[in-house]
Amino acid sequence: MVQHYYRNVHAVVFVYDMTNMASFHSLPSWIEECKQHLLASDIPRILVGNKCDLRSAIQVPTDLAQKFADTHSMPLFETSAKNPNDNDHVEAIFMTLAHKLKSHKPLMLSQPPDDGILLKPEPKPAMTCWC
Ligand SMILES: Nc1nc2c(ncn2[C@@H]2O[C@H](COP(=O)(O)OP(=O)(O)OP(=O)(O)O)[C@@H](O)[C@H]2O)c(=O)[nH]1
Repeated sequence: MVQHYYRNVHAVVFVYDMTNMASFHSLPSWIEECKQHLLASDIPRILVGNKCDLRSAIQVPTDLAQKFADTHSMPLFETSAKNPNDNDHVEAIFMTLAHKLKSHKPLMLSQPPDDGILLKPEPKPAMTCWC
């Protein structure tokens, strides 16, 4: 993928199609591509199986996906972008990611300590223009 997609990346969502085993099998190459672009290995990453509403067409069993997620230290979510009543809601998945990002944010030393060390979150960066 084009180099600039990997600039200023703070989190990665790997999505596969639960009804398409080939999409699941392509995950290692996406993970490798992230490594090649020097994305820090500790940035929040999650694995999402989409189209869980198509029950009779599922090709990727949950236990297989869970093993893969465990191997790569990622939480697994199974969802349907089409049917909001199915399994994990897309909003809930992104809320989880937002929480992970918040707790991942590095802390920096703020004041010289007198009787302790005060840590505060890094100041927010200036707005970035994505155009
Ligand atoms: N049943 C179902 N269909 C979905 C879901 N998500 C996407 N689709 C359908 O899958 C088709 C492709 O969706 P796109 O958003 O174009 O995704 P894509 O990655 O470009 O294409 P695919 O690889 O074909 O899934 C569309 O017809 C969507 O309506 C889902 O969760 N459930």
